Amino acid sequence: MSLSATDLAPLAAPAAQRIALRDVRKTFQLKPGQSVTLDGRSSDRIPVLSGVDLDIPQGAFVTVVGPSGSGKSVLLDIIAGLTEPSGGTAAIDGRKVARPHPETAYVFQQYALFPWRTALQNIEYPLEVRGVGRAARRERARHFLHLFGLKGFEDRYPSQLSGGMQQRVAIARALATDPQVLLMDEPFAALDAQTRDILQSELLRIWEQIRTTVVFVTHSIDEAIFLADRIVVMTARPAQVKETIAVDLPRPRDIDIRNSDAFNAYRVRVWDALREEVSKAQRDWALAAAYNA
Ligand SMILES: Nc1ncnc2c1ncn2[C@@H]1O[C@H](COP(=O)(O)OP(=O)(O)OP(=O)(O)O)[C@@H](O)[C@H]1O
Repeated sequence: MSLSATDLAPLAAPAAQRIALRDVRKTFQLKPGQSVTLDGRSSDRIPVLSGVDLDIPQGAFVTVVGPSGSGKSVLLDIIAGLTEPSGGTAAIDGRKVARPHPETAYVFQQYALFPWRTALQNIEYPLEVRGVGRAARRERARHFLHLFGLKGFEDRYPSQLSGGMQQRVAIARALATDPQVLLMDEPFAALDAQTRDILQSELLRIWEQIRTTVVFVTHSIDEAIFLADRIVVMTARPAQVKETIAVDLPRPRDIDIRNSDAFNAYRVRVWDALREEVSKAQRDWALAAAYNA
């Protein structure tokens, strides 16, 4: 599928944005009666982030990996303005994030589509909210639907689409608003391996043309390497950035790049950074059990 620059013309002039996190901390106060055991002591507070510093330049594709429960989703929520940090600041374009921003789009693991709207109407929705006229929003929605290979599925409802198709609609909906920042929280985790591979390639193909800033959380080391300009490795909870690894693989990337020696070297490097943190998080399972009880 070929695209011209005008096909992907932004709705507004792009700003020189970047994401800056400074000493971002987050501690949750548990509900009355709930407690966790931390370092052998009972506590009604759970520290999740303990001073995250991170700079993400405009147009970068950053993936975030870290042990389960290390606060990756909480970090995205803070960048999205959905959760307030307990300390430190998150800023986009030098402006502190205080609430959800219309220029930031979020794609979740579960597709979060409106079941009563068709695929096309789902993609149209955020444009409708922004006051884009009916004809213009329909055209733009159709364009993004086609971009994700869903021509002919315009009038299908989410329940009539496979998981992979639903996630294509969700990403198309996010990108149709021309977001300055796209946050993706394990968007392909619920998909089968083949669909996941295809969607990674589709996402890259489209991102390479629009170059919006992406922060993508994943549990898959291969996915993290394949997509990223740089990989942020988080420590076990309470999390900080352990290491940032620049991925110097050529673009555009083909799925076969995973068989290369260079790719394998990144696999080893990322796992080296993660291994100790995963072990620490596993020792923390007692906490999870106590917390979930
Ligand atoms: N609203 C909340 N109240 C209390 N604790 C919370 C809240 N939201 C998240 N947490 C806790 O914060 C910790 C980090 O959660 P988060 O979902 O960000 O981890 P994660 O790294 O995304 O995990 P996973 O990789 O398993 O998805 C977890 O222990 C979770 O239980």
